[in-house]
Amino acid sequence: MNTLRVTGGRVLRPDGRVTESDVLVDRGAGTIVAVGGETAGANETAGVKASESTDRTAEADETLDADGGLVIPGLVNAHTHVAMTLLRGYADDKPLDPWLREDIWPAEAKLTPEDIEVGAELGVLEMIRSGTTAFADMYFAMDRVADAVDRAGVRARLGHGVVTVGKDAEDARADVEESLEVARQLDGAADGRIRSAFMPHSLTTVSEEYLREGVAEARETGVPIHLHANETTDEVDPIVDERGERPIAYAEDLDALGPNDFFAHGVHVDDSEIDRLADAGTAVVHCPASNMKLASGMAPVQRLREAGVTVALGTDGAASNNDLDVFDEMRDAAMLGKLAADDAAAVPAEAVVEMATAGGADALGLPGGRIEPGAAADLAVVGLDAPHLTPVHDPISHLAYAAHGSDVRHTVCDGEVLMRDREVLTLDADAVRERASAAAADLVERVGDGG
Ligand SMILES: CSC[C@H]1O[C@@H](n2cnc3c(O)ncnc32)[C@H](O)[C@@H]1O
Ligand SMILES: [Zn+2]
Repeated sequence: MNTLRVTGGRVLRPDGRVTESDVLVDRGAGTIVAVGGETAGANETAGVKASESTDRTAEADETLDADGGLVIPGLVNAHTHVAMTLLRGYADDKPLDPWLREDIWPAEAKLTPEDIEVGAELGVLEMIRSGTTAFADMYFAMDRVADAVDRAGVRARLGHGVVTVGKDAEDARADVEESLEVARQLDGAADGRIRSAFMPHSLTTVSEEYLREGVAEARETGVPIHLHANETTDEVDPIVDERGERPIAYAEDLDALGPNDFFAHGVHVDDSEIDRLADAGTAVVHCPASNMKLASGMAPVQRLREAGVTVALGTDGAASNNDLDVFDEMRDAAMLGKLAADDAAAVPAEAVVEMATAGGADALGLPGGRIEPGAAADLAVVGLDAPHLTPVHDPISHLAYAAHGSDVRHTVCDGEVLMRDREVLTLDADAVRERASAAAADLVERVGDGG
């Protein structure tokens, strides 16, 4: 077996315990074979003895020093538009609708597939540097996003975002078909690290006939559905006015509310909708920074979790956040969750850490999210020796309230070291930054020219 040993750290276990353990990884299989003395049954027959995993001096093909650090599951960014890094800081301080219509959509109309690939590389670079190993992405030119994911070594669930409003029937149908075709083409790419989904933008930007057709085909194809739902009252009210039912009931009526589906935002959901989501097993991706910046509202995260809904965390795009650091999302989710519930005990540190790890992996239906024998070897090592993390009364508190993405020392996905001692090994960080700056400058010029 070709092994990687993460040595000398404390490990965040799925039950919330923190133990002083080494983590032994099978690099070929991309899985964790042992955590301290604990091995998966199958791994013992594959030749991993308990002594091999507990002996901190035992040889491994590669080692990662986690001394003084905390080994955590790789973080999951469960909703983003990764290439929007090119539009970071391009348009701020507006609510969703005018922001999209006046600024973002006109700029996106000028994006080339090359721009999207460069923007995706920049976003993935930022995510690896902040300990994120998996993400969900809704955008255009998804083959280019997939190329960036493949090269960088992370995992992703990818889909082409469909918008049909304002399009004639031919263009609208072509957009739906493209989303389904992209889902079929990309599922299983990058040695299985890429999975796909059918991704209508929202229940208001895709009209009913196309939603019905697309969802039915997605069900036949067996890919999940991901869309923006209940983000603003401007989006909820027209559905209620026109249909006499709330958006989540409409989604159910469309057969778009299934156990593998995951909806972004879920800000303006009432109790009946929370119950529907819980009964259906549909996950909600909470995007607190985007919701605050666009003044969309406060999602009822505590109530969603109490009802049994799987809640994950997402940054949304870098133009409404304005970074892709899931540590920020953990802190924002905890803070905003307390405000929304008017209760300082609501959405505690353990909850947001769970949402950013196991909750994210479960919502996306991707491996990872837990450090345990048999699980995917997706992990990050967070240094705990910085002044802002001293003293360490409770490492989980630090993850939620004090740590930043820049505290991540190493990042591993699928058993491959993607970042060692803050050097990203799979991407050339300087070249990516240069290409992205140039592409963003050209884009802004094209938008200004109208050309
Ligand atoms: C059709 S591809 C995805 C589409 O979504 C836009 N977008 C970015 N952030 C948000 C948001 O918070 N709500 C709704 N839509 C958003 C993005 O710019 C793309 O056009
Ligand atoms: Zn979004």
